[in-house]
Amino acid sequence: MPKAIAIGIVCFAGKVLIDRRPADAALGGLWEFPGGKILPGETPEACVAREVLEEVGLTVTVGELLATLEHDYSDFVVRIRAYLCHSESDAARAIACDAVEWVEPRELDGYTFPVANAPLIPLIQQRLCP
Ligand SMILES: Nc1nc2c([nH]c(=O)n2[C@H]2C[C@H](O)[C@@H](COP(=O)(O)OP(=O)(O)OP(=O)(O)O)O2)c(=O)[nH]1
Ligand SMILES: [Mg+2]
Repeated sequence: MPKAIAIGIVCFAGKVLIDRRPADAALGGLWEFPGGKILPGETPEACVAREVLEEVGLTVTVGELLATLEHDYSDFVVRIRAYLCHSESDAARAIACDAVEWVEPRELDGYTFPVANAPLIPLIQQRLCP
């Protein structure tokens, strides 16, 4: 059974929010989109809203599903649902991560993400700056 994960592609003023995973966590030090494990009985959309609030302190509107990614990390498999989200503020804080940054979609190429995210980056770029 894959681990069911939901993440938010949080947009504000044409930029996208990324955060850096804690150094001591799995995939530590890599950049990611805020999100995490879907709890029993939780919808993916509710998971995204909860995780974004817990990890970076932003209340967001969860929009459309942009992509579903599956990846085998060899010790476990993830199925990641990535939702476009809208924020009314850029006041993100590094609560459950090491750092947060707002970046232009084209700048995402300069950050190292978990390998599962590879197909997602061009989709975000096409979608947010066609
Ligand atoms: N949040 C997030 N997780 C990602 C991304 N890419 C990727 O491969 N993952 C993987 C890493 C983890 O195995 C899993 C998400 O788990 P997580 O560590 O964020 O889970 P969580 O927030 O529920 O935290 P915890 O309960 O494990 O402390 O998905 C991404 O862009 N964002
Ligand atoms: Mg997380």
